[in-house]
Amino acid sequence: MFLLQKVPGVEVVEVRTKEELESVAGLIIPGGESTTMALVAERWGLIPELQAFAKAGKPVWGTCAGMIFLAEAAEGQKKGGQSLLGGLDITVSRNFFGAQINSFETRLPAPDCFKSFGSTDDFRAVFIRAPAVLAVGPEVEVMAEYTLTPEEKAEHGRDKVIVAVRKGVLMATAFHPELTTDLRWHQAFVDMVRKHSEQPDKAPPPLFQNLGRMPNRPPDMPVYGKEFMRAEQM
Ligand SMILES: NC(=O)CC[C@H](N)C(=O)O
Repeated sequence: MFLLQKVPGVEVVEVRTKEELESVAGLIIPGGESTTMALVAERWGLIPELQAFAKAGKPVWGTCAGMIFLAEAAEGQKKGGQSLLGGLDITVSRNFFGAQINSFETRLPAPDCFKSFGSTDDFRAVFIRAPAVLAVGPEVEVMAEYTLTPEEKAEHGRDKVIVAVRKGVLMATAFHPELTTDLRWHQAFVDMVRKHSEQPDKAPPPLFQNLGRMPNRPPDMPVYGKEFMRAEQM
């Protein structure tokens, strides 16, 4: 969000009410804690409004807890379950990578659509008590996958999990692109907003037109120290 705020032509609004939701052409549901987010959205009567938002063809990007919120099904929910917005035909495991202490970062291959942004370099993926996608429905585009370490393979009995997906107006990432200065994920979302906008005057322009190409990007801040990096994957 803070990166988007700096982009000319992109107006960033914090959405807490129905009126604020109606005023935007696209919505980012950030990370945090999906159970709490669901409770707050329920208390404010926003669940049906949020569901209607995506149904109306307005793009939504969920990161981490936001990804869980958009999923049709979630494993590892708290007792009593939690409301999900749903809409995205995926099954997620809520804390697939473990507790907060198991947070980590790594580099992952860029999805094909990044080619048009001038760089297919790997991207830096920061996972904070992150979920993973265990299964996707037909027509869900897999944008990024993570190869498990030998220990994780032994624990989960699988080689890979999906960590970024897109279908129609919905995109979800298990990691946090807002913590790096790699704007390609933001670009992918802004492109979706432009493509699907019913309010063309509010659709933001392409980022790279305003910010220059990837080589000019500002340096990244460290998020996790070496002890948190998946050494075999860096
Ligand atoms: N960084 C995050 O958003 C963590 C999400 C957390 N796993 C949850 O259940 O909500």
